[in-house]
This record gives sequence, structure tokens and C-alpha cells, in this order.
Amino acid sequence: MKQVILASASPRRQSLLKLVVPDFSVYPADIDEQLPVGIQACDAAEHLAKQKAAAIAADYPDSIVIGCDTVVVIGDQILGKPTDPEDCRRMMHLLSGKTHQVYTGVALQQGDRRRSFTVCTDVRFYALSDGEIDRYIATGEPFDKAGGYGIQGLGALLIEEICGDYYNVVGLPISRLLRELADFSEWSGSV
Ligand SMILES: Cc1cn([C@H]2C[C@H](O)[C@@H](COP(=O)(O)OP(=O)(O)OP(=O)(O)O)O2)c(=O)[nH]c1=O
Repeated sequence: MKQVILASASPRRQSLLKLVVPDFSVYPADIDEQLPVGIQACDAAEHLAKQKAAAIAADYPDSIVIGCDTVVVIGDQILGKPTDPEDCRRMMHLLSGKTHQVYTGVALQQGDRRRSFTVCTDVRFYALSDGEIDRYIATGEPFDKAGGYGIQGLGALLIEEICGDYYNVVGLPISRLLRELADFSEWSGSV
């Protein structure tokens, strides 16, 4: 198989990708994450994933580059990473007692060959008290995560149920990626 490059700085994605590809390089893409005006919330993650893959693929045309992005969507609002505790509190209040969607977009690019897909997981939060929200923010866990929570950490204690791929919420839908990557590169990894 061709060299695989993960265009992501996320340590979670790096450890998840190891389950799919034994050996790969990591070259994080530094793109402007501004979204086009009017883009549908369900398309946002894939749009950014394509940009991340393209930014790195330009320098490594022989490699298979994987770009990814995760957004949390509640109603018509897209939640990225919280900027500060107040922003995080705002997000927690929006998510409290409701079901939201986590979209992870993944883009594969090798030279001019491109493929991308989005996986959606529904996540339902318990109704959260102000005290619970403040205690969670004080852990510092929310700040590098879309929607301001981490399902793989203490954020799990806020969640009543999920429907869909757990790993998609953490930032990389590995079972779908394995299949897309095998097809894209005609490589058969271990299932
Ligand atoms: C909802 C949720 C998100 N996240 C993370 C996954 C992503 O790393 C992050 C969303 O930010 P992204 O912008 O998708 O990714 P990133 O900035 O961490 O890395 P890069 O752009 O270099 O690929 O939120 C969790 O770890 N757990 C969760 O439960």
C-alpha cells in the first residue's frame, strides 16, 4: 500500500487510525476553518476535511492523505471548539436534555484522486444542572473538543444514549474508514 498520511493534529485520531493502518505519517494541516456562507450543517465537516486533505496532498502527491473534521450540530447551529469557559457554558446549555448530531467528515486524496464521506451519530444528553456544567468545565476537558465535551472521558457521564458509531464521536469513524480506504487503495487491511 502507498504511504498513508494523517493530516490531523488530533492525538485521538492518531491512536484510532493505528487500528486501521499499521504505519502512517502525521502532517497536520493548518487551514482557515471558516465555513462558506450558507453551507448546510451536515456538509460542514466534510467540507473542512477535504480542505485539510488537499492542503497536504499538494506536497505529497504519491501518498494517500486522510483529512478529517468533526462538528457538533444542534438544530441549525454548528458547534466547533469552545473559545473560553463562557462559550463552553453556552454549548452545554444548548446540548442539555436534547439530542444532537455529531458529524465527522473524512476526505481521502492521492494526487488528483479524491473521495470523501460523512458519518453521523446521534447523541442524547441528560438534563444538566448549572453545578454539573460548572464542574465539568472546571476539569478542562471541553476545550479542545467540538461541542465542548469528550465522550471518551468525563463527558461520558453527561450522555444518556447514542445511536450510531461511537468512534465517529471521538473523531474518526474507523470501521467505515477501513472499508473506504481498502476500496480507494485496493488494499485489504485486517477487519
Ligand atoms: C464530540 C467530541 C469531539 N472530540 C474531538 C475530536 C476532534 O479532535 C475535535 C474536533 O476538532 P477538529 O477540528 O475536527 O480536529 P482537531 O482540531 O482536533 O484536529 P485536526 O483539525 O488537526 O484534524 O473534537 C472528542 O475527542 N470527543 C468528543 O466526544
